[in-house]
Amino acid sequence: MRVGIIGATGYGGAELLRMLKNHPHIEEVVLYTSSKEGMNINESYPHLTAIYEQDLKPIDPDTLKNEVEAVFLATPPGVSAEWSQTIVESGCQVIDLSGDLRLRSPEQYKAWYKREAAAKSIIDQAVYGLTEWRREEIRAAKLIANPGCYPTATLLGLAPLIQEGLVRPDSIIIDAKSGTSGAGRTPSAITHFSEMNENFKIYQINQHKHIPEIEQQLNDWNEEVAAVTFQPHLVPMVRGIMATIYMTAKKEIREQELRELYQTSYEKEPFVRIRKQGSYPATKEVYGSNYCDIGVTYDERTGRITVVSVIDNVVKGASGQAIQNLNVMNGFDEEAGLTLVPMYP
Ligand SMILES: NC(=O)C1=CN([C@@H]2O[C@H](COP(=O)(O)OP(=O)(O)OC[C@H]3O[C@@H](n4cnc5c(N)ncnc54)[C@H](OP(=O)(O)O)[C@@H]3O)[C@@H](O)[C@H]2O)C=CC1
Ligand SMILES: CC(=O)N[C@@H](CCC(=O)OP(=O)(O)O)C(=O)O
Repeated sequence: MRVGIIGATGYGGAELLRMLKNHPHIEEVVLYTSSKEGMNINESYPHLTAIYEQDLKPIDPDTLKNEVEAVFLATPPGVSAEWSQTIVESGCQVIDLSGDLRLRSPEQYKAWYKREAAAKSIIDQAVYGLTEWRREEIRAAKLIANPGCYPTATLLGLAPLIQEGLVRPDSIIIDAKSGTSGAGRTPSAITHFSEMNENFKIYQINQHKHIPEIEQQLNDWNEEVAAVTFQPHLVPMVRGIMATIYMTAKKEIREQELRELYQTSYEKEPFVRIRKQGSYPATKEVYGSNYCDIGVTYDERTGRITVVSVIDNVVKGASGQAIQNLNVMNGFDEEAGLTLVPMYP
């Protein structure tokens, strides 16, 4: 299969290139750019020297449709709203890593993203690509709205409890921490070294655009769930997300039962690992891999459940999940290109 990447010079693009190199069904990767036409990818990423030697091409849907069968859009908000309709109509599969097509309501998109939404016709075609829970829809899809990094960690961590209705729906608090690569490659005053090193910041309190994305999926699973509290933090590390999720159980539950629920829910999933009693995951334990590791516990004193869910934001939170979705859409082995052992230490 030949695939294209729009936004190859960004972090999501670089991760796609790393994983597609070892993908057994990918013959060619074509790279597209909005600003660096003719530049060799090595000029942007010297670590790819001799691995990828391609020059970046301009984005032109008329030539693109003859060059590739699927396209990853690893681009900022607004880009897929502009391009995905035309590319899908030309017969290519599209996997959009941005948030443009994740929210079903254009009004919600406008309210949270502070910009115009994509056309409703294209939003309606997009399947939310949370692979473990939407596999059947993804199999038939031509257009995927790949989940955000925080929602991926949060939703995988909450799915069994919410689907079974075991927690008080108004009690969910998601305390999320991310490394700085989540903010992309362009430096900013918030993420540059002097600001972030030896620092720990909360940001976009009660305003983060992943709040409606999380609520939308939780509500699909259980309509009792309406609003959640979600607060993101920046940690002085490059990769990794930890979502620590607190909620009140509807009734007393044994910790053993909780763990069995998670183990049963994810027993067939190659990329979700449930920790044994007393073990809680750390971000380094999934570093560079497509795993989501989850730990769960119940505090009899407070009646609250705590879930700890970790991913690598650029892999399971973006490019890894995007390739997992490509695999499902094309009937490939779901693990193709993704059998990456976490890098440790
Ligand atoms: N980083 C992460 O952990 C995650 C990122 N995402 C999402 O994935 C997308 C990509 O993220 P990331 O790779 O980190 O971002 P980066 O900022 O690192 O890269 C984005 C790339 O998009 C391209 N681009 C910029 N403007 C345009 C435009 N107008 N038209 C077409 N291409 C454009 C640029 O390449 P060029 O100039 O060559 O065109 C740039 O290299 C974003 O929507 C992000 O929110 C989702 C989950 C996690
Ligand atoms: C650390 C950091 O800045 N993270 C990004 C989330 C990355 C992501 O998933 O963004 P999209 O929803 O646009 O795809 C943020 O908080 O905006």
